[in-house]
Amino acid sequence: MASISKLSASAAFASSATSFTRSSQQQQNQPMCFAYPRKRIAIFEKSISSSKLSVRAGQRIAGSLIVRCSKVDGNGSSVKRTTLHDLYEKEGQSPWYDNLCRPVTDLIPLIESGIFQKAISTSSAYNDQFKQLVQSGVDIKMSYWELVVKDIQDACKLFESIYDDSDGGDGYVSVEVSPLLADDTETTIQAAKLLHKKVNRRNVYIKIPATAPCIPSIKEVIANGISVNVTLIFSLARYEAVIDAYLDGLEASGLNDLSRVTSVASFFVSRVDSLVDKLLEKIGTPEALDLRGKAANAQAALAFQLYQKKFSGPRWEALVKKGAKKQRLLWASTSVKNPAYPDTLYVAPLVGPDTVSTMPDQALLAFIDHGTVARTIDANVSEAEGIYNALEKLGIDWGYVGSQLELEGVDSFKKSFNSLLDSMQEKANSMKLVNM
Ligand SMILES: O=C[C@H](O)COP(=O)(O)O
Repeated sequence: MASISKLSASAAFASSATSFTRSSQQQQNQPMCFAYPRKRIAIFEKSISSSKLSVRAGQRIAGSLIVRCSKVDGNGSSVKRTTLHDLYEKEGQSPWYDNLCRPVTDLIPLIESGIFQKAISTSSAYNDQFKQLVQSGVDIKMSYWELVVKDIQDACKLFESIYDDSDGGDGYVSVEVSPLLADDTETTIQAAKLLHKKVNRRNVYIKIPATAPCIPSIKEVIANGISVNVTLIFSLARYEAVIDAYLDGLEASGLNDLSRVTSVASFFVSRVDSLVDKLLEKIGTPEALDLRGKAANAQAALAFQLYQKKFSGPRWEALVKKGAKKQRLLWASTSVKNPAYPDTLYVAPLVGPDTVSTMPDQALLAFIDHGTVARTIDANVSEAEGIYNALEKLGIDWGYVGSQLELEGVDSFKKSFNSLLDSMQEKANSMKLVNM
């Protein structure tokens, strides 16, 4: 059996998601979001290596922060509101900012004001801790974990009041098990447990990919009372399996109070269009070309229908009696990849209650600037069904789309992770030379 330290060293970190709330009795809170995605690992890598490392396509390590900002100041006067406030207050959707940094306190302006400010530190934030670790003989993988766990714990602390104010509804920080374990059910379970134990915070989400081998892991981890952010969901079929794993896990948990075991299901959006558009261009008929840019949101709208169906009825009601909370749908991959499309394409049409919208800088700025807030996710379900079916009729195989995107997603996670470890090794080597 792998030792705990070996296992945790090999189970890579991934990301962190948090949600916040300011706890002032005089102020009402509103969420606004942060996440901890693709750029995060690049920032991490840049800081570690202090050489010029660019963000590589597909590089990401996700997670998120949700921030509640005040609606009124202490005197009751209005402070500047953004569309993000409306999103949360009027439509019940939590916006998350898809980025994270060290020190996490750089995020405070965003939390406090709800206004996006460029305040992310990218310089040498990790150097001191990393140097200490290297000098005390800690190996690279374990050093990585130490750095990551510190970020997660710091962010958890920052977001703790949101977690408390929302009665455990928001204020989470996510950290992902190693992407290298995506095809290993049992090791993923062990890694998730170890990670949960190491972070040791109430408001941490352990991220687990929705690969077929990890579906049983999700059930088992939930059954152990650990909250999970299920990531890399690209298809309706897999999404249903994810919901079932959550329900199975809750039922198997043996807990009398299920209210502290929560989950989000991270459903990826824009990447679906990136792939389906290519397939449609190959088909090339006017009908096919006309469907470009429509697949992702159509599938997402149907995912929301599935969510509503699965979280209702006798099975769900029995769990509700024990305090169970719905596994919220989280829209991931919301930045527009095709510049010809509107820059809020994967945010504005996906607004709905009890959901989360993660937004990286581009989507966040666009949505604050000119986003519109209205319940759109189920405004036209029959149109979404029509698009989904029309695509299938044209030869788009939704099974292929889901599995191909999953393959690419897991692969890019692995590459990012290995690349980061290489950078850390280089940095460690240079430090040792300097120290000799
Ligand atoms: O959480 C995941 C990210 O939102 C993925 O975004 P991306 O498809 O733009 O890399």
